[in-house]
Amino acid sequence: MKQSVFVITNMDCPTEEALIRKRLAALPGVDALTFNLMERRLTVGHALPDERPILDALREIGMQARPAQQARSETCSSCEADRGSAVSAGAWGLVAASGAAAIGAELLAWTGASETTPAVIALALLSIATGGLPTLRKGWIALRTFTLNINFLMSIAVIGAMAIGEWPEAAVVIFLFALAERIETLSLERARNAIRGLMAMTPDTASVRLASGEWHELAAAEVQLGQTVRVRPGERIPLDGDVTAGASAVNQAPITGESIPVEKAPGDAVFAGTVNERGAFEFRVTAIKGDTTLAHIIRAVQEAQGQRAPSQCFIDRFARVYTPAVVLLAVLIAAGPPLVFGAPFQDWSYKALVMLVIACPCALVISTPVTIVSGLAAAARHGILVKGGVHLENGRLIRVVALDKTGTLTHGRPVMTDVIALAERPADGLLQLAASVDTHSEHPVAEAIVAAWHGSERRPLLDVTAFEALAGRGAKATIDRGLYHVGNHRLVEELGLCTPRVEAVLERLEREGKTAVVLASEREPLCVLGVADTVRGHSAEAIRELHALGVVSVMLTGDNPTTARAIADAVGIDDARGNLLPEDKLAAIDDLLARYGTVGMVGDGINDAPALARASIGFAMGAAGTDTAIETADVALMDDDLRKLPRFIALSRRTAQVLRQNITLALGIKAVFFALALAGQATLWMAVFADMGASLIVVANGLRLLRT
Ligand SMILES: Nc1ncnc2c1ncn2[C@@H]1O[C@H](COP(=O)(O)OP(=O)(O)OP(=O)(O)O)[C@@H](O)[C@H]1O
Ligand SMILES: [Zn+2]
Repeated sequence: MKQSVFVITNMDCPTEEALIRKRLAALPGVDALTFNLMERRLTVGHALPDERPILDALREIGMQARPAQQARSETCSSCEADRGSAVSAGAWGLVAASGAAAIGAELLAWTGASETTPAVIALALLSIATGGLPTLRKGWIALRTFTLNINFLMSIAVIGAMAIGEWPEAAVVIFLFALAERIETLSLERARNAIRGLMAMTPDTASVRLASGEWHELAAAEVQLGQTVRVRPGERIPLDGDVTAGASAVNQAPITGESIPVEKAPGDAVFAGTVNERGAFEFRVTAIKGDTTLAHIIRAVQEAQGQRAPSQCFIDRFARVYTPAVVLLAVLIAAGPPLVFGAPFQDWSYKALVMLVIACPCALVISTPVTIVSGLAAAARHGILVKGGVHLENGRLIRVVALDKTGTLTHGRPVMTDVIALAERPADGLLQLAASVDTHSEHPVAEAIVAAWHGSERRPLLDVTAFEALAGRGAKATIDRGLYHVGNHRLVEELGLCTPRVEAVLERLEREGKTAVVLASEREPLCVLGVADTVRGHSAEAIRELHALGVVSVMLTGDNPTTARAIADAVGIDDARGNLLPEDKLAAIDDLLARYGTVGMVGDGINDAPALARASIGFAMGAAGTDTAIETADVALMDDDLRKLPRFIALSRRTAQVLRQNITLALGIKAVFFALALAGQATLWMAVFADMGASLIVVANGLRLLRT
């Protein structure tokens, strides 16, 4: 089974998708087809020896296809799709000529000449020749492949109009259709550019230090991991890396959507595509071209576009029934009244033609992808990476958000504040014991204890054996043949070592919003250690914004309930649940799912992966630089600003609103013209106008999201 990717420059519309599906389905060896209309890409899964037969089949149905070269490794794979896609001056010229001839024919007919005089017919034919040949050709292909599509309907309408002697009408129809198609191409182009704009080109070259110590300008693609790159003021950063020398402020908007410059000093991470504002610095490369955070984002956005959102599937199914039904209806209208009642054949044929034009579901079908892509692009611009149209569509349903405490609402970098000895031993020695046990743990509390022991200079730790982390509780280890535990209240209770004294101390610290843990030997508790984390600056505002949107907030934490409540009060959270083991967090999500239906869960994406996966939509915070978070979450917030969460929900609601407006508009306009056509009040060119007008309105409406 092989995968071949093709770039098809004239594949814009779902019309072409249907045509291609039909043709390739008939090709033996072809298995799976994945369309990305916005990128004009087709991925074919097949068992053929080469791509020849596929290319031939595509050419046969008038598709200009060529194989895409290793699309995945390119930073801007969509760029190659555009060459020659914008509407050329020549194409505009032809449309203008077609328009002039059509209007000439109408005027001539209107000023008294019969609609079938040679001059009118000549002008109409000229108009059709300049504006209509592509449509007629596509209509012919559709007929040959038995595909009902807009081109087929238009061709029938035009040929039908000529057959019943409505020459000027035929010309105007073809001209309007050609004009609208060009405009539609331009609109889609704008949606495409929006995505590309966010891919803000990374520089092609990088200034790299050679072994000799000299600086040399190398192609960015040739730079290896671990090499040192220099960035001057005002330059874009070519690759991801860690700053090794110098300092500067970097505008990270292309990644995080936040344009306030971020200070960078040695040890800090920098990202490809971001802009170095002031100073010069050097960094060690941590991701090669094609593997940078920006490249991951671009890939994720492209894949998101390729997936079908639920409303799109619905519309596709709808169109599959709707178009044939209308064609059947048109046939009945053309043939029925004249045959049954002897009504004038010409009148009813005309009505049927109008019906056929109205039948095109193009507006309906095109509106969804444009809207979704605009929404995805708008989100990405704000540093919100949405991993599929589904999540953008479903975000509006979120009624409750579960938030992790440590690292999400707080900075997750706690500092030790208290050591309270319970045994007759020097506090310093007790801290050394606790730090020795915790030195093998990666828990933030453990890191705070170890950091407190070391202080400003490194101090010796005791030899530790048999270290073991105890999930949701703490850790244990053997030191000098004694077994020591460091952990929370639950742990000391389970060990049977808790005392009223311990509880009193724990309670006092917890009420201050601190996390308190106990160091215990095999026989007794030795000391209580207090650790304080700080609340993130934007947390309270983000919670306020969520509540303003009518979304309930729930905090889930493994920390004790008193501390949880203290932090929850500081940020304004309604419901704080403490003492949760990882499996309790999953149960809490299930409970919320049962009560509210759609649940969002925010975490750092690494420790909380199971809960994030269980929630309807999982949000990973601070995703820049952590590929796992970008890959696993449904929505990745590129920095630590929790306000991106209400922003996402608001954007999702606006997207849903636009989708609804578009479907109503498209169907409404059709309905009106259907009624007019039946009443004999709608002319052919009005029908074309209505159809393409509807398409243009919904596309423009969808593009509006880009400005939010
Ligand atoms: N290595 C450790 N050293 C000391 N205490 C620990 C250690 N690991 C866990 N604990 C204690 O157990 C508690 C629960 O830990 P757990 O990892 O389940 O939650 P958490 O990560 O602290 O909180 P959150 O759920 O908000 O992220 C911690 O709050 C801490 O008091
Ligand atoms: Zn107790």
